[in-house]
Amino acid sequence: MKKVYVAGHRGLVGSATVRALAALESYEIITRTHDELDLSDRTATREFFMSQRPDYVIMCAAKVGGILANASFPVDFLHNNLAIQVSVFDAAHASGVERMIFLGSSCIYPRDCPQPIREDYLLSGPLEATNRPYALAKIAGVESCWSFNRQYRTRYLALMPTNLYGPGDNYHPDNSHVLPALMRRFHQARMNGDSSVVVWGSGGPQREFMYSLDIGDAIAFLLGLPDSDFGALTAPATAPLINVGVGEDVTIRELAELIKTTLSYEGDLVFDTTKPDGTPRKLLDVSRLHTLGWKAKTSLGVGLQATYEDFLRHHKA
Ligand SMILES: NC(=O)C1=CN([C@@H]2O[C@H](COP(=O)(O)OP(=O)(O)OC[C@H]3O[C@@H](n4cnc5c(N)ncnc54)[C@H](OP(=O)(O)O)[C@@H]3O)[C@@H](O)[C@H]2O)C=CC1
Ligand SMILES: C[C@H]1O[C@H](OP(=O)(O)OP(=O)(O)OC[C@H]2O[C@@H](n3cnc4c(=O)[nH]c(N)nc43)[C@H](O)[C@@H]2O)[C@@H](O)[C@@H](O)C1=O
Repeated sequence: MKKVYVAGHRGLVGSATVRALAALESYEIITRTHDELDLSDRTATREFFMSQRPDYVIMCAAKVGGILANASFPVDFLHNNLAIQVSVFDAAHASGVERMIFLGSSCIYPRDCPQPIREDYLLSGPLEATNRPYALAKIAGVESCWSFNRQYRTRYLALMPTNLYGPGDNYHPDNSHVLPALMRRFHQARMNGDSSVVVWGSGGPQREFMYSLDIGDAIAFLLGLPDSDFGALTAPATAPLINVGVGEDVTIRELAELIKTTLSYEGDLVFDTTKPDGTPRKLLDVSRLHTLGWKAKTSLGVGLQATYEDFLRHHKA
């Protein structure tokens, strides 16, 4: 039985990954909370890896946030992520980890990429300003996977997921991503009987949303690939990069309308154009993943309903 360390197991992606792997009953899963192990502490991280000797690592621990958090705390998004990554890559290599899956993000691609975005568009143009520090840290993570694979023949794979949402998301009013932020705002407006809800930006940007349990499933699928397939994805000759998305997107206005309907809210939308729009569009080309045999299962409508039910269980008004 392979021993898998899921870093960041209490987060949106980490919790979905543990759920997907546990259901398979073929892995021994190990976890540590942030309090138990600060992954930016290089010595402590190395000691943990050397004592636990995981076979596989899923790297879901990161400093994560929405457009405003990224713009407000650029040092945290750059330095925390770089520090965590250096520790984990160093410790994984030192302890002989067989396979690692590193989580990047679709924001690593140039701001004005052709759509849908293929893996080989990486570094083909300038980045979006609101999340450049975070994107650069994540690009360094991709480069770390590739460099270790070239220099040490490791098998480190970098996943580039689209925007994610689901049970246990961060619902902070300012620092979260758009979907949980709007879910909370529409919920509060309905509870308070407010006549309108503020949506940041113009409503025009397009985003692709994937349900977190689907990304957990995709990670379990990729981790379970036979050696020959996982080895091909991480072969030193090419960047070990794979997009994970659903293949279709919506405008922020359409998303807001969908949340409004899901929550049975009857007021108006008001667009606050003093807030940034960010990247105009970032639809991922997921043909590589489809060719391997994996597709997302959950529609946005179904995922929104399930997420709202989870929100109601955990956030009593
Ligand atoms: N959410 C999204 O829309 C997307 C996410 N991703 C990527 O997926 C990955 C997971 O994101 P997501 O699950 O949403 O993020 P979350 O913020 O939900 O989870 C991140 C987890 O990492 C932990 N963590 C952060 N810093 C440290 C540290 N120094 N030491 C130990 N643990 C730490 C956090 O613990 P604590 O809270 O206690 O600090 C938290 O449990 C990230 O790499 C992110 O970039 C990619 C695309 C989209
Ligand atoms: C996952 C991804 O997440 C971030 O990028 P982003 O996709 O731009 O993320 P976002 O979810 O915060 O915003 C999406 C769109 O939605 C609009 N919007 C409307 N109303 C609210 C609102 O209330 N909150 C937020 N956050 N956005 C809102 C907002 O103005 C923007 O046009 C990255 O920094 C990067 O780190 C990253 O990888």
